[in-house]
Order: sequence, then C-alpha cells, then structure tokens
Amino acid sequence: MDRKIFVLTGNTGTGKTTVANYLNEFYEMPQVITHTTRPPREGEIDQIDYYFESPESFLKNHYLESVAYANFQYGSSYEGLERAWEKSPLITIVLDTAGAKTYADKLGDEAVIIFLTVTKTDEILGRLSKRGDNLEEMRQRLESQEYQRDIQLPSSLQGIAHVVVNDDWQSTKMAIDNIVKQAVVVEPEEE
Ligand SMILES: Nc1ncnc2c1ncn2[C@@H]1O[C@H](COP(=O)(O)OP(=O)(O)OP(=O)(O)O)[C@@H](O)[C@H]1O
Ligand SMILES: Nc1nc2c(ncn2[C@@H]2O[C@H](COP(=O)(O)O)[C@@H](O)[C@H]2O)c(=O)[nH]1
Repeated sequence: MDRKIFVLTGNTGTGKTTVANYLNEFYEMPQVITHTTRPPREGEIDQIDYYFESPESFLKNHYLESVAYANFQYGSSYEGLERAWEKSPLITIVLDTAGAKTYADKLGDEAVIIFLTVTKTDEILGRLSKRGDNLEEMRQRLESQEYQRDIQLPSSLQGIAHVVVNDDWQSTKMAIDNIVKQAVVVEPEEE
C-alpha cells in the first residue's frame, strides 16, 4: 500500500482533532504528534497530545515546517513524522492552513489535504467553550490573524484540499469515509 498522510486543517474548533481521533479509532491511523510552546490545556498529556516545549527546547528539533499561531510556536518534526510512519503507511496530522500548504508542496500526492469548516462560525465559540477552553484563550484565538485567515479555504489550497462542512457529525463521517476510500488504493497481492 502506498504511504499517505491525511492532513486535517481548518479553523480552530472546526473538528480537526475529532476527525483525527475517528481515523485513529476506525482506520487505525496513528497521528503525528507535533511540537508546541503553548501550555497544555486541562487533560492534555505531553507526548500524546503534543510535545510541549519551552521556547528554547522548541528550537532543538528538525522541522519539516513550523508556524506561529495565536502567539505560540507550532512545528511538525521529521522525527515525529517517521515515528508515525514506522507504525503504519496511513497516518494523520493536524495543522493550520499554512502548514497544510507546506505539506502539499513538499509531499505532493502523499499528502491528502482535508479542510474542515462549519456553516455558522458563531457555533465555534460554543464548541470551544464546551471543550473547556478558558475565556481568555478563546478571545486570543478568535482575534488572531490566523483565525481570520482560516475562516475560508485559502486560495493557495483551492483545487488541492477536500472541503468537509462539519455541521453534522454523521455526515462528516460519511464524507471522511469517501475521501479515505478514494485515496487508498489497495494493490492486489502477487501470486
Ligand atoms: N459535528 C460536530 N458537532 C458538534 N460538536 C462537534 C462536532 N465536531 C466536533 N465537535 C466538538 O467541537 C469541539 C472542537 O473540536 P476539535 O477539538 O476537534 O476542533 P479542532 O479543529 O481540533 O480545534 P483546535 O484547532 O482549536 O484544536 C470539541 O469539543 C468537539 O467534540
Ligand atoms: N503548521 C502547523 N500547525 C499546527 C501544528 N500543530 C498544531 N497546529 C495547528 O495550530 C493550531 C492551534 O492548535 P491548538 O492545539 O493550540 O488548538 C491549530 O490550527 C492546529 O491545527 C504544527 O506542527 N504545524
């Protein structure tokens, strides 16, 4: 089977992590763990949700790409990518749209880009609050330049990304199943 990385991208609260968890549970796709200088949210665990880094330790890794998002650093390391690919040819990663574009450019057809969005952006606030984000974090997020940028599919990803509107979870699962089916061609075994 050819290697593929399913890149979940889109705005904060649109469901990227939820879809990555679904792909992990139902398709056994490991998720690439990325690095961040953001402090852990309640319930997040180092080396499972992220490699949580200090500004100094963040600089010591070897990144395929890294970005600043809402005043913190985020980056996906070659080491993290290889660790996931050692487990399976089909893996996932959760990135902002700048990172997704870099993956599309650097990995070509190996990267399947999925842009998640919702019809009513004001629903995002409710979802983030339900997730337990604190008010100050939400305010900082929604005011960030990156949030404004990712409300719509950036032109750099048009014609590259599959767009999935995640208003209703059952429909989202069906859309994701179709994208996986389309992307994964199982070669017949040799006799
Ligand atoms: N279709 C849906 N309907 C209702 N709630 C949903 C749906 N999909 C995801 N959620 C909820 O929305 C919240 C945000 O989802 P999630 O953490 O997956 O978003 P995200 O895109 O990874 O956000 P971030 O970029 O901020 O980490 C979670 O509480 C999740 O359970
Ligand atoms: N380009 C990259 N984006 C990343 C990476 N790791 C996470 N992210 C994205 O950052 C924002 C904020 O994440 P949060 O966990 O603080 O809500 C979100 O869009 C993630 O998808 C990365 O290594 N590179």
